[in-house]
Amino acid sequence: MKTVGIILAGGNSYRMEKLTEKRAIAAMPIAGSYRCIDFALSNMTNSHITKVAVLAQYNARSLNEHLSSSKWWNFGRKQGGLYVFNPTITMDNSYWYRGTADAIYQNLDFLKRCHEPYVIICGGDCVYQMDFGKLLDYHIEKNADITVVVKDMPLSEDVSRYGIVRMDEKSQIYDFEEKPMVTQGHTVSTGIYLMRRRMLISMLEQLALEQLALEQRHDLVNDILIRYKNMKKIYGYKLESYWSNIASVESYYKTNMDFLKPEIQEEFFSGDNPAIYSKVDDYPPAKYNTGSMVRNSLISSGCIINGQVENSILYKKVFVGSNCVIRNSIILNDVYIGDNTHIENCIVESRGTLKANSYYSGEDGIRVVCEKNERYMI
Ligand SMILES: Nc1ncnc2c1ncn2[C@@H]1O[C@H](COP(=O)(O)OP(=O)(O)O[C@H]2O[C@H](CO)[C@@H](O)[C@H](O)[C@H]2O)[C@@H](O)[C@H]1O
Repeated sequence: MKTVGIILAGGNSYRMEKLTEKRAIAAMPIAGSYRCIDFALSNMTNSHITKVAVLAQYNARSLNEHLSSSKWWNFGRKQGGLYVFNPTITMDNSYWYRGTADAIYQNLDFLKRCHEPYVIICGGDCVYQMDFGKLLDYHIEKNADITVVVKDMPLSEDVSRYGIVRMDEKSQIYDFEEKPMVTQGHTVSTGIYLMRRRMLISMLEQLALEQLALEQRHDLVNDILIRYKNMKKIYGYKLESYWSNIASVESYYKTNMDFLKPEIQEEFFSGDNPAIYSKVDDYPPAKYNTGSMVRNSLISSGCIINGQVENSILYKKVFVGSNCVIRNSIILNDVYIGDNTHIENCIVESRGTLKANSYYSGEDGIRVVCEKNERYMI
C-alpha cells in the first residue's frame, strides 16, 4: 500500500446549534442511512487505502460507537486497520488536541510506524465521493510536495468559511487565504491534502520545536500550508463532482435535502460508482400503513408511517401518527410523532416524542426541534 489515511474528526462548530450537543459533526446522520464520516471512510477503502486513523475529540462518544468495528468499511485486515485516536494524557503531554496539526503530532508515533510513503489527510465532516488513487497519480505526475483538493464553488455561495486558493495555469497554488473576510476567488480548499509521510513528520516536528519557544502553532492550514506555500510546491487538484462540508444547521439541512434530487442520487448510488459503506443496524423494513402518503422522501428501515410525508428524510425507527403532515423536514432516528402533528422546515433531533396535535415550523429558516423522550431521561 502506498498511502495511509488520516481523518480529522475532532472539531465542532457553534453554527450546528443543538445538533452537536449529542454528537460530533463526523457522526451526523446523512442521506437517510449514513453518518458523515462514512463518506471519507468509504473513499479510503474504495481507493484501497487499508490503514486509516480517525482523530476524534469533541463529543466523540457516538462517533466511537459508530466506529467500534472496522469491518463495515473493510479495514479489518492484518496489514492495515481502522485506528481511532482520542487525546490521552501522557507523561509528556497534558493537552487536548489544540488544533489539527497538534492532533496529528500527538499521534506521530502512529505515522512513524507506518511504511506507506504517502499520507492523505481529510476531514470527517464532508460529503463526497473521490478516488484517492487518481489524486496520488496527479501528485506524482506534478512532482508536488503537497497536493490540495480544491473545488470551484458557485459565485452565489458565501465562501468566507473556507480556505481560498489561487492557482497558476499549471495548477500550482501561489496564494492560500484561510477564511478571508473578503475575497474575489471562488476556488476553495476542500481540506483534503496529500503529501509524503516523512515530509509531514518533519514539518510537524519543526512546529513542535517552535512550540517549545512558546509560539502557539497548532493548525495544519495556517502553520503548515500557508506557512510553506512559497517554500514547497503545492498543487491544486480540482474535484468536479459533488462536495459538501457540514458546518452549520443550514449546510446540514441542504446536504441532506440534496439527496432527494435525482441527479445527486444518481451521482452517488447508481452506475459503476463504488458503494458508500456504513454500520448496519438490523431493523425491519419501513411500513406504510393504509392512509399514509409519501412523496419524494427517503424513509429508513424501522419506520412506521400513517400520515403524509413530503420532501423529507426520515431516519431509522421514526413513527408518524395518523393525519400528520411532514414537509421539507429531516427527522433523526427514533422519534415518535403523535397524531395530527404538522412539521415543516424542521430538523427534529433524535430520540424525541412530539405530542399529538402539535405544530412545528421553521418560519425564516430551519428550526431545530429537540423534544426529550421520557424513555431516555434517566
Ligand atoms: N483539535 C482537533 N482535533 C481533531 N480534529 C480536529 C480538531 N479541530 C478540527 N478538527 C477537524 O479537522 C477538520 C478541519 O477543521 P477546522 O476547524 O480546522 O477547519 P474548517 O473545517 O473550518 O476548515 C477546513 O476545511 C475547509 C473545507 O471544509 C477548508 O476550506 C479550510 O481551509 C480548512 O481549514 C474538521 O473535520 C474538524 O472536525
